[in-house]
Formats: sequence, structure tokens, C-alpha cells
Amino acid sequence: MGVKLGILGLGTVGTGTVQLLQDTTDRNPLLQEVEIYRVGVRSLDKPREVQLPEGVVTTDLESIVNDPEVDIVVEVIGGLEPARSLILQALKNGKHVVTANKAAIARFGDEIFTTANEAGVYVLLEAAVGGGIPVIQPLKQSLSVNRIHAVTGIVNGTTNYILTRMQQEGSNFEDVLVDAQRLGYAEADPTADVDGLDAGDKIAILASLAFGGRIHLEDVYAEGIRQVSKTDIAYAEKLGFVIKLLAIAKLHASDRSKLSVRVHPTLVPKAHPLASINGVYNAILVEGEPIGQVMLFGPGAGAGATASAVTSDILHLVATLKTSTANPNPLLACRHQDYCEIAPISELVTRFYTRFLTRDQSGVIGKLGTCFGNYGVSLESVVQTGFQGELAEIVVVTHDVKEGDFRQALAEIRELSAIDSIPSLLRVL
Ligand SMILES: NC(=O)C1=CN([C@@H]2O[C@H](COP(=O)(O)OP(=O)(O)OC[C@H]3O[C@@H](n4cnc5c(N)ncnc54)[C@H](OP(=O)(O)O)[C@@H]3O)[C@@H](O)[C@H]2O)C=CC1
Ligand SMILES: N[C@@H](CC=O)C(=O)O
Ligand code: NA
Repeated sequence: MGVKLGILGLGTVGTGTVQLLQDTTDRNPLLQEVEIYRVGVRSLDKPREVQLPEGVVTTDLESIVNDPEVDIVVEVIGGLEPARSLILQALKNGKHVVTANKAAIARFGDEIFTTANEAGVYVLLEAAVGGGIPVIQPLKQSLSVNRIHAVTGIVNGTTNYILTRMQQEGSNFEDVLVDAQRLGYAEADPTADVDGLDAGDKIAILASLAFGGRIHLEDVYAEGIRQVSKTDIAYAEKLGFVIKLLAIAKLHASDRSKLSVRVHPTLVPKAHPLASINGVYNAILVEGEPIGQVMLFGPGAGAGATASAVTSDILHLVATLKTSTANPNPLLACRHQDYCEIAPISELVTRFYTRFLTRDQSGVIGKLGTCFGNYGVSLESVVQTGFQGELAEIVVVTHDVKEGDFRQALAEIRELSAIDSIPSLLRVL
């Protein structure tokens, strides 16, 4: 007997998934067991790229999650509500759920996984992080015998696409964002991408899997790419770096009972493996013991890539439904109950790149050095790079420093009469 799917959403990801399921030749034969039974959308009048039999498509999404015939609900509508309520209702009705919705999982994971565990069903979310890259299952299974020290990723396709085109073509931020939207990479509200919130949701999910505890999303520091200018990209290039929006979860430097979980634009040395990840590609570098470093790389967004991840989850569940036992499979279920302790960003120890615009006064560099010295900030390089009108431009790269100390030094520097402004402040990997 076939396994019946109720798919919520027929946009970029839903359409890609239906296309994949309607073309099963040379794919895993288990896919032939899957029937696209119901599909829920917002508007019945919209032109669609896929054809479905009469009566399959509906705007009544609740009827899908409540339909006793549906075995697996695939949630690809996105957003928080009604996605959360529909997922919970499906789980309570004993249906397995596949979702690509990192925003809902990062916020309501506790409620969703608890409900799933109580109902004895699974929530699979491979598409929620890294698009088509298998990263959730590897962290849950293949890599889970390691002690993980750090997960560092480029996990937002939209911003990586924007930064790459700004770097390679000198393109303008807004124009490239429009292209990313047209290509189906961006969220319905692209501020989630641009402001680092989408990457924040994703690193919260990865941290939870890698470090074995739940994450309060409000503890995750997230900074986006709006402040990254063409000027910074050009200076970074001269200094031997590329600027990437990195999502980082690692054991805290001085207190290994805490985690540091954060998203921010970062100067990445050109020789680092993440420096060459361009366009919509994502990569996640996992460091652990005894494995060392593993980098998972691939397309981070887009219809086909994301459909690959969604459909692989469907396949897992089809296999599970066919071999179902009374006890849940612990490799598929969520095993976390407790929350991780997250260190505040002020405790982060990192290098900084900072660009100052200064007035033409003598001894400015000396004054900067004194302020930094007052807070134990030592400098790796100081370069006076040129002029912007009347103002001299000075670029500073520090050695490792505690972010709180560095911010105090900057507060003192801002008070100097020689300082006009500090247009850029970026962390260096
Ligand atoms: N796009 C990508 O590359 C990736 C997306 N994701 C995630 O996948 C999910 C879906 O994204 P994507 O396909 O891009 O989104 P789209 O905006 O392209 O599609 C959303 C679909 O859901 C339907 N929908 C939305 N809200 C409702 C509602 N309230 N009631 C009924 N139907 C609704 C829409 O219906 P209608 O068509 O009638 O408007 C549409 O078919 C999101 O969680 C996203 O974060 C994850 C990885 C990559
Ligand atoms: N908007 C997201 C889509 C995939 O998760 C991105 O750009 O990475
Ligand atoms: Na993935």
C-alpha cells in the first residue's frame, strides 16, 4: 500500500518536491511507494508549474493535517503561523512531519519535538539548514560519535550570493538582492536573510544537534550584512581576506561548559576552506574529536536542491513506516531535553577589523594606540589607507581580544576629537 503525503505549500520548495516525486525514474525505488494525496495552498487561482489531479489541491490546510488517510505531512509554507499550529496538529494526529521551516523549528522546537515524542512520530528537517546539503542527518547520525568542538558555516544562500557578487562584480546590494529573490533563494521577507536572522535560526538548530542541548534563540547573537560596504570588501581583499556571513557555534574559549553561538559578517583568511564558498553555495565546517575537520558543501537554497533534502526525509519516513516498531528510532527522534548555556557576545574572544574616519590632526594613530592599550587591545596592523574628502581613513586589525574590552576601547575612541566616525567593525576569523 502507498504512503500518502499531505504537502502544505506549493511555492519554490513545494513545487520542486512535487516535480521530484513525479519523476522517479533512476531514483530510489522506495519513492514509487509515495502518493501525493493532498496539497495545500493559499490561492487556487495562481498558475502552477506542476500538474496535479483534480481535487488534490485545496486551500483548507487543516483538512489535510486532520485527514486520517495522510501518513506524512510535508510543511513547506514557511513562516511561524499557521505553520506551527498545523505541524502540532499533524503530530497530535499521529502523522510524521517533514519541514523546511527553520524559523518555526528554532522558535518552537521544544513544543514540536515534545509533541512528536509524545505521539511516537518523527519530525525531520534536513531542508531547514544548508538546503540540499546533508547536514542534519550527518550531525544526528554519522558524526554523533564525535565530541564536537565547533560548527562554522555559511548557511544563508541569499547573503552569500549577495556578498559574492558585490566582491566579484562590485555590484550594488539592492540589485543583487532582487536577483536572489527572483531565483527563489530569499525568504518571503528577505530581511530575515539580510539581517542574519535566518542564519541565526539555522545555527541554533546545528548547535542543538552538535552539542546535545536545546538553544534559546534569544541567546543567539545575530548581525547581518547591511553594514558591509564595497569599501570594506576592497580593504579586506587587500589585507588577504574575504568577507563572509558566518554562523558559528563553538565551545566557549575560557569556560567549556558554555557555548558561543553567533552570526556576523566575518573577515575570513583567503586560505581558509570557507573563503572559497561562493554564490548560493553553503558549507558547514564541523570540528570534533576524533574526526578532525569535516566540511559539508553544496547548494544552500533553490527549488531542486531543497527538494532533494525534503524528499530524502520523506524517504526515511517511508522506510520507517514500513519497518515500524513500538519503540521510536533514537537516531531519527529528537533526544534533547535540556537547554545549553550560551556565553554573551561580550565574552567572545576574537580579532577585529575596524575602519576609522579621522580628522586631519597630528598624532591620531598614537591616540588610537593609547585608548586600545588602556583596555589590553593589541594591534596586528594599522594602515592609513587614504582619504575620503577631508577625512583620513585608518584601518586597524587587532590580535585576539575580548569583545567587551574592545567595545570599551572603542567607546573611549569615539570621544576623541580627532575621530569623525567608525563606519565599519567586523570580526576576523
Ligand atoms: N526557497 C528556498 O530555497 C528554501 C526555502 N526553505 C524553507 O522552505 C519553506 C518554504 O519556502 P518557499 O518554498 O521558498 O516559500 P514560497 O513563498 O515560495 O512558498 C510558500 C507556499 O506556501 C503557501 N502558503 C503560504 N502561507 C500559506 C497559508 N497561510 N495558507 C496556505 N498556503 C500558504 C503558498 O501558497 P500560494 O502559492 O497559493 O501563495 C506557497 O505555495 C520556508 O520555511 C523556507 O524557509 C528552506 C530551504 C531553502
Ligand atoms: N533564504 C534561505 C533559503 C534557504 O534556507 C537562504 O537564502 O539560505
Ligand atoms: Na540540509
